[in-house]
Amino acid sequence: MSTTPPDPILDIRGLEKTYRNGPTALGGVDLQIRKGEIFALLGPNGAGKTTLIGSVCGLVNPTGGSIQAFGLDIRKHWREVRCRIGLVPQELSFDMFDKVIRQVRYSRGMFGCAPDEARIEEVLKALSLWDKRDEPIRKLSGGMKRRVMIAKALAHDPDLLFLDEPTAGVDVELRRDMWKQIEGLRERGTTIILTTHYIEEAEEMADRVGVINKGRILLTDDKDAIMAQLGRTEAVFELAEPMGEIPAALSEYPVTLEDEGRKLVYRGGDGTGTGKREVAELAQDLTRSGIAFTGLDAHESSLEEIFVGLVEQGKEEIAA
Ligand SMILES: Nc1ncnc2c1ncn2[C@@H]1O[C@H](COP(=O)(O)OP(=O)(O)OP(=O)(O)O)[C@@H](O)[C@H]1O
Repeated sequence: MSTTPPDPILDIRGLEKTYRNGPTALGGVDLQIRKGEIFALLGPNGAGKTTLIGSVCGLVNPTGGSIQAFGLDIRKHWREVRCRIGLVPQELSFDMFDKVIRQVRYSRGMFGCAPDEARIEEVLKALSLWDKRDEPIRKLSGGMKRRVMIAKALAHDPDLLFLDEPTAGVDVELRRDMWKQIEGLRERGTTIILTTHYIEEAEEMADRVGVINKGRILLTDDKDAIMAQLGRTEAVFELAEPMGEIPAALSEYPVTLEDEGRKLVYRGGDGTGTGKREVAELAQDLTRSGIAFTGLDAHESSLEEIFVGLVEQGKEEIAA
């Protein structure tokens, strides 16, 4: 399952990175990102997400493969490419004693861009930091500090923005607020690649999702397509009396008997609500057929289950 966007803004082919005296962090990654999308890269600890981002942002030196951004080879055209890319790293990194506005201005200069007070004002206002512009960073709350990190990454108006774990360790309210900020960036045309451990984040925000594990991309696809293909409904009916076999009246349903006939399990649907409807019909048919049940537990498989399933499947393939 993979979708290759036409004319990608970022085109990564066969990317490899083996750290000196270290592991193979990337084992041949192919990834294409389309202009204007939010792409979520999901993977467990040590999967290679930060190494992948670092390779595009010039912080990691790949040992193989190629990267083109905006149609340019990043090694040959580093200066041109660099000023069009922004990165919000995982770790907070700035001079805590400096004022917000000075750090954001400084960051713009780091990318070789001429001073532009109007742009700095725009960024600070968009991130609700304008009132805090003269505060020393150390006085800000954790959430505000993270916003300053985003402001720094946006000061030079990048076309492609990387957010490495943008909401790691922040509370739910702040996470939702960050999602809004990120959505606002997309509306202004910025292409966004974010890494996350939070499946909910990918589910909420991303247009496409990629799953990476052990330096290999296991899957990339439209989020909705993944949900439609794999987002199944599972419903377990606890039967009042164990059943020997599935009655003919129910033969049309994707059901099986488990736990020595004590449970009737439905697994079906396509993530678009059909599963829930069918479970409701099944419940009615059970009642009509005089089959009593004492409990019903139904849920739709989330991206989280799909993700865990893929990682587990990958482990088995590697072991085989
Ligand atoms: N500078 C380095 N030197 C040696 N090994 C490294 C270095 N940086 C990362 N690694 C290793 O490379 C692998 C991939 O790490 P990476 O940080 O890219 O993963 P990640 O998916 O970002 O993980 P996390 O979600 O924990 O940040 C890991 O095994 C890690 O220990």
